[in-house]
Amino acid sequence: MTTAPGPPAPPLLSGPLSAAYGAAFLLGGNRLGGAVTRHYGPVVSVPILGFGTVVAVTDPVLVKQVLTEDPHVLLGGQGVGPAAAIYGSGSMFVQDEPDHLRRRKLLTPPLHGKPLASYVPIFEEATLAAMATWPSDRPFSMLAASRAMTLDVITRVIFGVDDPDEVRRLGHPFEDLLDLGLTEETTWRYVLRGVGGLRWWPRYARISRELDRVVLPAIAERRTAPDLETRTDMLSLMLGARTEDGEGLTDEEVRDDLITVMLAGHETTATTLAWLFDELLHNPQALAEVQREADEGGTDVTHAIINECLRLHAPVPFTGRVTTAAYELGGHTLPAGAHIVLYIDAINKNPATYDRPDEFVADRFLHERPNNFAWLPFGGGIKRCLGASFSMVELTTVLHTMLRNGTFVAAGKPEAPVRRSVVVVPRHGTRVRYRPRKVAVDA
Ligand code: HEM
Repeated sequence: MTTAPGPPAPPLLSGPLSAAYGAAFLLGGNRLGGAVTRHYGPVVSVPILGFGTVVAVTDPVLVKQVLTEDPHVLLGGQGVGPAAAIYGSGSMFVQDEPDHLRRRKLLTPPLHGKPLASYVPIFEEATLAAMATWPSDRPFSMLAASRAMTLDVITRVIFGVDDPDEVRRLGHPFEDLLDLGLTEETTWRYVLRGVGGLRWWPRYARISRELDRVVLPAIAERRTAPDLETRTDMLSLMLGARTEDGEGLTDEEVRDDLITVMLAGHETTATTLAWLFDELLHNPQALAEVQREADEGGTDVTHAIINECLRLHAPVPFTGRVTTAAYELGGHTLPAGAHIVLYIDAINKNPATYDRPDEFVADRFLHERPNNFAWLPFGGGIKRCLGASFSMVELTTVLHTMLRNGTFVAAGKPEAPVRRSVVVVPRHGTRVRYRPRKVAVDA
């Protein structure tokens, strides 16, 4: 067994080099990461300031090994540890076992099955309400429009409210927190956490207080609502959820899970919608086929196109796991405490897996389901995105509603990706022109 290959890291220079490699990644983003993994092979070790040994993995066989490993051997919560800076250390996302799984089980039902089906009218209403505010025949940013819309959707779904003022009041502090999470300040503060980067952070403390002021009374009020048992919003379902031992979630756990779902589900879906429009408005045939499904029914083509878009433009370019002891991977021995990075962007574009890996191929997934270890926009294993089905239903419904009620044309060239903190978005936000669509009414 050997240590994994990677850029030079002599012990005497490890401090400055780890800072330089971290800065290079922040500036060079996925393009640089992709080049490094192609150069050194499927397991690459790089020291990064604030993280220690980071080992990037791109080969599907090794991805499978990592994702199906015992969660006590490879820690998922610690692997996505940086998220704690914004999600808070009480979020299920950054917990390890057994706490993570207990919380995950309670959060699963509200995001699947009947509750998910009951959210579809909300997705439609929110889309139509948003469209009514868009300028006709003037370019605007689909990313900005989608963000406002997906915030509206997730706030309505979580709290079960539809009064616009109430939706705004409840959604506002979450939006502030997300905006903060998308700044580079958050990345730097996490890197500098060892010297107090996260301890004194007035802006975070202010937003957190505001969140508590809005969310904790909403939880307390809902607990005593006479119709709690029959309500289908996510908050009510979370309050009613019980483990096999009959245990429920505390108010603080509910608060933390609400933050997790709001933040995990809002920006990622908005970004995907913007990328979808970027691809569709530059691929007339694909657009015509999705339009046909929007008008006549069916989802096969739309789902295939969303899957391909998520492959090419995964909003979250990586996720991670942390080794608890020396760990063997791909013929190399990783030290305890190593951060294994599943390099989603490089895995999704691995030329050994995909023909024309950097091209949008609309029918790539039309007759073949994506492979769980070679298509990773939602991560995988015991931490696979809990909102994957939710976002597929939301994206399909929103896209079809938009195409049924509007015509869209590109107001710019195909977009280049740019990283905003942990999310990769279209550089100019996907500029589009929109016109309300006049649908022929039967005589
Ligand atoms: C296109 C949209 C989305 C993408 C690309 C995405 C991506 C991801 C990724 C990469 C992870 C980490 C998985 C891992 O480490 O293996 C994750 C976790 C998670 N996502 Fe999503 N997500 C999306 C939408 C949503 C939505 C809509 C929700 C909720 C409504 C949601 C809730 C969650 C939760 C709760 C987790 C934590 C799961 C756990 O730790 O067990 N996500 N997501």
